Amino acid sequence: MDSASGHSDPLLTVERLSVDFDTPRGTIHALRDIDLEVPKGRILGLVGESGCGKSTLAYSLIGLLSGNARIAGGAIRMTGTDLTRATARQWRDLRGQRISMIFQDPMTSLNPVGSVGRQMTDIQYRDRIPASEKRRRAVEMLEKVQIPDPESKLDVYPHQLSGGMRQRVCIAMALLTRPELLIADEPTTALDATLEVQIVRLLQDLQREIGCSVIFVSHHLGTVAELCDEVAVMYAGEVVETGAVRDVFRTPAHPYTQALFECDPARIREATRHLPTIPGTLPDLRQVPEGCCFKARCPRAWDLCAAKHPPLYAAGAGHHGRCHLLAEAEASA
Ligand SMILES: Nc1ncnc2c1ncn2[C@@H]1O[C@H](COP(=O)(O)OP(=O)(O)OP(=O)(O)O)[C@@H](O)[C@H]1O
Repeated sequence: MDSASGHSDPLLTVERLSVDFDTPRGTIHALRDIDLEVPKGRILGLVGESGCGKSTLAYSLIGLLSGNARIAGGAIRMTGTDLTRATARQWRDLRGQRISMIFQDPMTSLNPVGSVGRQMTDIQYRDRIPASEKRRRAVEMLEKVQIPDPESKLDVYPHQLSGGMRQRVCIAMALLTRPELLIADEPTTALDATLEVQIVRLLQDLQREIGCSVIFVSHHLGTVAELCDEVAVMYAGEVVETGAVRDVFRTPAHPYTQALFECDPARIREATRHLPTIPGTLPDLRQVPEGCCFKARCPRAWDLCAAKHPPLYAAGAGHHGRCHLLAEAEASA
């Protein structure tokens, strides 16, 4: 397999994963032959335009794909187990215990009619410890996510909290079971810029403390540059570039990544809420084009790009790009 991160000891390895969605208007090939390594104890950013498959990949890794989704091929390996073959029962054991997720909208994971304390103790149902100890752990975790007066917050309901506080509760719940992998799917999109910075810092601190791996899905290049160690750039259901954040941001290898950065007015540092648009549109994923899927929008495309689908070529140590230009560069080096 093409190494996606260059790390020898990944927590989770995605091998040639393909996911289809069956719809009345045809089959959408949303993910095609995804190869990715999630390094142990590090933060991997997943970036790309809306519709490129970030959420589909994230949901595949926690077994929460929608009913019309089908894993069309490949494997997701985590310590010897292929998660694509996990039974509903195995998923129940994995979820919340080894793999947790925080969503864009905190209300996706919070029960509106349950108090914060109730939800935070319920999530510890596997632990054979007294209820008082579960409450103590909940308070400790609320303290960690910097919720003021945590003891009193156990009795409140989600609607009594602000958006930022709700997301902190979700982070606290997701980390309460000390998972090995935390998937954060655009967790700051619904928050204003100041809160976004606070939440990102918090995630960074907690990740260091707990030592879990994190997959951080984001539209926001600046946040990824600040928070993540590694990055995978997705386009039209494929991973088109992977590597250490410093390498990919300094010397993007794929014309799509270059275009993303070029039309980002913030150019890494300043806060932007959404990726600016690149001329053209994503291809129709019901009829995936031959050759390179970015060719119609690529200023550097030539004949080969229409004829041959590019594999992931090395662009440097632990840095890969799915572009024929890299093979040309290699050949002339
Ligand atoms: N349940 C579904 N049924 C049919 N098609 C779907 C479904 N979920 C996603 N898709 C399609 O799969 C493709 C990938 O979507 P996905 O939501 O994973 O992209 P994304 O990069 O996460 O986008 P965003 O940033 O807007 O969340 C898109 O073409 C989308 O329309």
